[in-house]
Parts: sequence; C-alpha cells; structure tokens
Amino acid sequence: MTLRVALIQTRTPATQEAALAHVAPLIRQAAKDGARLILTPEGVNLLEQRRERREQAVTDQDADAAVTGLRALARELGVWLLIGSAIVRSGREGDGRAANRSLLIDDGGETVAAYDKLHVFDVTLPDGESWKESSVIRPGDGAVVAATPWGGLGMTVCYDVRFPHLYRQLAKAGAVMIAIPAAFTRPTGEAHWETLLRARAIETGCFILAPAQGGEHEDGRKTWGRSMIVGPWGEVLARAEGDAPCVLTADLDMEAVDRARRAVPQLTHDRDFDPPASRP
Ligand SMILES: O=C(O)CNC(=O)[C@H](CS)NC(=O)CCC(=O)C(=O)O
Repeated sequence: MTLRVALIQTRTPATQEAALAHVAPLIRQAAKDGARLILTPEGVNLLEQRRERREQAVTDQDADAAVTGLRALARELGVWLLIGSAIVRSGREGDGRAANRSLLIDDGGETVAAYDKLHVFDVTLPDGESWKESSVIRPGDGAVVAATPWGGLGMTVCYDVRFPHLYRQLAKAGAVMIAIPAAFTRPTGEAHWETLLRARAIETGCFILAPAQGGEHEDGRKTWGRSMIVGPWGEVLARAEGDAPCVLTADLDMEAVDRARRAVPQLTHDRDFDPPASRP
C-alpha cells in the first residue's frame, strides 16, 4: 500500500483569520498534487508570543476561525488533515492556560483524535533565548495513537521529540507513522532537529512526519523550518531546504515498516532491568 502524504511548512501570522488565509492555499496545492494525508506544523492557528495579544486571541477550538476553516477545507477537498497543533482554550476547569493541541480531521471534516502536547518547553538556551511554555500551556496527560485508513498515527508535538520513551510506547501501541509538528528554535534546530527525527524513526521503525514553522514571524521570533519526512529505516525521504512556506510531498511504501522491523526486531527485545545502581 502506498500513501501520498504532504507536509505544509508555514510562517504562521498572528491572528487565526490570517493564519487560515496563509495555510489554506498550500493545503489546496497539496490536495491537487494527490496527497491523501496532509499535516501542518505546531501553532498553525496562531503563532503569537506577545502575551496580551495571545490571551485575547485564544479561544475554544470550536470557535477558532482557523480550526473551523481547516475542518471545512478537509471536507471540501476530501483529505485527512492533521492540524499539527492549535493553541486553544484547554477546556479544563480551574486552569486559565491554553492547550497546545494536535487535532486529526478525517476526510469528512470530523475531528477523530485530539492530543495535548505532553512536554512543555521551559528552557534557557546558551544564546539567552528563553521559553517558559508552562506559563501559558497546560500540558496534556495522555499519549494517542489514532486510527487512519493507512495504519496507526502517533500524535506528538515539537519538544516531545526529546523524550524517546514516548515514541517507543507509540510504536508498541500500533503506530506506523508518527507526527512531530514543530516550531523549533533556530539554535536547537541547527544542532539537533535532523538527528532527533532520524533517531526517532530508527528506534521505532515508523515513518516520521515533521512539518515545521520556518523563518521570522510577526512577533519577532525565528523558527528553524527544514520540514522533513523520514522512512522507518532512518532515511530522509523529503526535506525542505530552507524556511520558506512550501509543500513537501512523499509516497510512503507502508510495507517498509515491516521490512525495517523484521531486519532489526528491537521493539520485541525490551528487557525489564533493575534501575541504575549508584556506585559510591
Ligand atoms: O507556543 C506556541 O505558540 C507554539 N509552541 C512552541 O513554539 C513550542 C513551545 S515555546 N516550541 C517548542 O516546543 C520548541 C522546542 C525546541 O525548539 C527544542 O526542543 O529544541
């Protein structure tokens, strides 16, 4: 079985209406190119770090102009669409923070799976770039493998990529593809992005689908781009060369998953072992 997938690389503007206008033509292009599953980056409805503007813009997922517009577009084009993530009200009582939520939309426009980013990005990089995602995002508390006509799709977001045990669990729970939509920083993108994506593919024997934000955004932040599709043997099937918005397409040979896992059956070789002993 072959699946044509497309990743959309974006430079999302700072309102949901503008974000939809930015991404929709690229999704139409991908559908015209024959993609049946289309994936967008993290924060594709709203990439806005200026706190007041962001707080004013964030709304419920069913009221969000980009999310509702993207659902209608999936129905119109008859494609499956992963909204890599949308920043929306979490819907949890007693927590004013938003969710960084990945939504899988089927070809009828229905939301068939949702995943809230588990690991939030609280770091200060050597160049002084500093993020405290936990101050605005309430992390989720569960992992998700969604059923698609082409097999299980593991849903993760951005910084999750650094937690390999999550990916191993997704593979063992039936994922054959794993989405890693992102808005990576430039310094960590340059140093780690490709290596992390290829490592997650090799370790899981899954296709890795990693659509990225790229370039300089309206709020001044800069993201890494270089969206990438990696095969289950770790080979790069497609990569965006830079930061510009674009469509990245590949034909996935779904049998490659079994081939990789037969060649190296690591997922069946896990051992239970004693925790590391501390040596005085
Ligand atoms: O909040 C938004 O608007 C969208 N979310 C993001 O941009 C998130 C949290 S700040 N970015 C990352 O996780 C980058 C991870 C990264 O760069 C790394 O792991 O090196």
